[in-house]
Formats: sequence, structure tokens, C-alpha cells
Amino acid sequence: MNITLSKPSALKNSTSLQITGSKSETNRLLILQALYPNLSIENSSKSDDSKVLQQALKTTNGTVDVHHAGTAMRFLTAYFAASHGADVLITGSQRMQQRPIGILVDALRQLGAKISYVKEVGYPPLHIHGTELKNNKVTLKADVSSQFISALLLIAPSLPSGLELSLTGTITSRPYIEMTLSLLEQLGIPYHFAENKIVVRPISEIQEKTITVESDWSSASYFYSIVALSEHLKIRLRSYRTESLQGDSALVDLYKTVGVETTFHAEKNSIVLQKINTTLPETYTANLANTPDIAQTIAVTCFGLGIGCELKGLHTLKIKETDRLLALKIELEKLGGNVTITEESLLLAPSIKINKHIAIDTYNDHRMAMAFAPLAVRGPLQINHAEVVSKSFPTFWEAMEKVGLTVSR
Ligand SMILES: O=C(O)C1=C[C@@H](OP(=O)(O)O)[C@@H](O)[C@H](O)C1
Ligand SMILES: C=C(OP(=O)(O)O)C(=O)O
Repeated sequence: MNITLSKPSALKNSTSLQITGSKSETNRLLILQALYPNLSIENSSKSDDSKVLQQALKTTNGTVDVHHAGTAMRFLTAYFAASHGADVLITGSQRMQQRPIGILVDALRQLGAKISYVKEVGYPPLHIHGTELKNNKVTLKADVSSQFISALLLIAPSLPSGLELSLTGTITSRPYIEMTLSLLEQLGIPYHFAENKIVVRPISEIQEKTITVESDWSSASYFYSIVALSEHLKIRLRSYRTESLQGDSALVDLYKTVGVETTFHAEKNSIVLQKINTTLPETYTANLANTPDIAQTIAVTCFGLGIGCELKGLHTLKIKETDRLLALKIELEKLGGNVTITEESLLLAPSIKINKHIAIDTYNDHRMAMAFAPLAVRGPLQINHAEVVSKSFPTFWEAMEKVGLTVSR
């Protein structure tokens, strides 16, 4: 499905939207619930990725296909490896078969897991024979994906001797590791994290517990972008907290520079994003190693504002749903931008020209579709394969209509 987006004379002011629960929190809680059935989850994510993970957790034998869901692939690999008696072939989309998993497989093997590669060494698909993981000490690289570490931490309390992780290299996407540990803590599972070592004690049962998932901050980023690109606009998003487990709540600070003010309201736990007068920098600079999922949103906001941007810490972007650095460069240049990329950075030159009626390719990446959509505030554009948004935010296009954009399918 290709769609065209445009803006009528004015967007609707003060639209209030309920955003789906955090995909990252939900995916962690689903694994924990499979291990500790006393756990109940509220405001779960409606994303395809969470649905695929929930469905996979019902399987013990046969093939599990997680499509494009990276966290599901990594978390389930650890989960099945530790599920005594499970015999599973876990696979995913063509792209998933290019996303590395060797660091996690090696770590699980150090614990005693029985995992073999079905095609290429280091990549899915994997054949997993679940077994009791008797060892409890692992050393692994922390600079490629935090998902490998979270996957191990999620099964850690269910292992007979718990787990002691030693991390090497600079820890990337760190807030996601902290989110995993905070959720363990909320279930009464003790841990210790100091320097490069994380220790989780074993625990066989938890007390009855209900956790309400906060709404998804990465999904909120597209509304920050729309507000930044508008002259006067207010949008209310529900249900958010001042104390978030999600690293992408850094949006509150990251968008101040481009004139978006965030206020928290106890009523319906909402945030209100509002455009305020501000002097824009000539070039926006940020290191996004802790918040990789909002890099595309920020790059497109800067382009729409006509300011330059210099984003660093982007080394994980090349192994996500697509090579996001390359995809950003190609699509921003179609629109008239001038972009230089390295292995870990993106440099956009300031420019006020935006080519209109361009068709944006989305590369099976939900965040390509959603990050470019706000540019419709500045002029009409087309988004190809717009259905990709369901990976994390199935009602994204309806939300765009509610804000006042014209969405033609
Ligand atoms: O653990 C998680 O829920 C995630 C971790 C991050 O991945 P990396 O650690 O691979 O950067 C992030 O990009 C992804 O969308 C979700
Ligand atoms: C990278 C992402 O997800 P995953 O790695 O779980 O596929 C994402 O949602 O941006």
C-alpha cells in the first residue's frame, strides 16, 4: 500500500491520542510472564512484534518465524535454549537472516546451550534443543547490540545458579539494559550491576504482580517531529510517566533545542507537546548511542526545519530492520538534502529546499515510514509500503489523520 500525505490549511490543535504500550517493555514482560506466570501485564503493545513474540511463546516444538522482529528473535533464542525439552527451529525474514546473533549464541553455548546454525554461521535461522543451562558465568561483547544482554538477563533468574555477566567493550543502547534490570527488580528479583559486571540471583517463584506498561516513547517521537515542523501546535499523548524506563524519553530534552516544550499532566498520565518560539541552531548535534530508534526521526525533523544535523553514536543503525544510515541518505537526498554518512555518524548540511511529491521508499522498516511522514507538514509526499508501520505502531496512519494530515490510500 502506497499512501500520499498532505496538510490541509491547518492541523487540528490539541488532539489527544492514546499511544500503544511500549514494545520493548511488553516484549520483556511476555518472556518474564512465560517464566513466572504470576505476572499480569496491562497496556501491552499492539505491535506486530509483540504479537509474534506472544504467539511464539506457545510453541515448544517445530518452526517459529518471527518475521522482522529483532528483539523477539534475540529474546526467544535465549528463552528456548533454557526451556528443557524444547526443539525449535527459529527463523525470520530475509533481513532477519542478515542480522547478527553470534554473540548471543556463543554466550548461551558458554552456559551449556545446544544451538546450531541452519544456514550461515552467526545468523538466523537457528536450531535450538532446549536444555538446563547449568553454568552461570558468561563474558560477552556489549558494543554490538544490547538485545543480547537483555535476552540473557531475562532468563537469568530462572537458571539454576542465576547468572554473572561480564561485559566487554563500550556498552551500547544502555537504557535498554537498565529497563530489563528495572523490570526484574519490580518482580522482586535482586540484581547487582557495577562497572562491567551484572549478577542476577536465581528465583523460582514471584509474588502475584501486575505491571502496567507505559506508552511507547519511540512512537511519541513522530509527534515531536510534527510539532517541531509546525508553527503553532499542541498535541496530547497518553499514557506516559515522568519516571520512564524507556531511554527514548530523552526526547523531552532532545526536542527542546528545536522548540518543542513537553509538560506532564497527572490527568490521564498525559504529556502535552507544544511549539514554542525558539532560535534554531544552524546545526543540531547529538550522540544517540543510548537512543538509536529516534535517530531517523531527528534527522528528518532537522531536514524539514532546514537546519543541519550531526548525529553520532549510530553504529547500531546498520544492523537494524534495514541499513538505516544508507536508507536515510538515499531518501533525504531524493528530497534535496546533502548527507554524508560513516559507520557511526550522519551529517546533514543545512538547506531550505525540499523537493515536493517525492515517493519515499521504506525498506521494510517501520521507522522509515513514520520518520518521513511528518514532512507532510512542509509539503505533499508519498510513502511506499506504508503498511510497514504495524511492526511497532499499527494505528499510525489513523493517528496522522487525527492530528489533521490528509492521508490518501
Ligand atoms: O531491547 C530492546 O527492546 C531494544 C534495543 C535496541 O536495540 P540495540 O541494542 O540492538 O541497539 C533498540 O534499537 C530496539 O528497537 C529495541
Ligand atoms: C530496531 C528495532 O526493533 P528490533 O531490533 O526489535 O527489530 C526498532 O523497533 O526500531
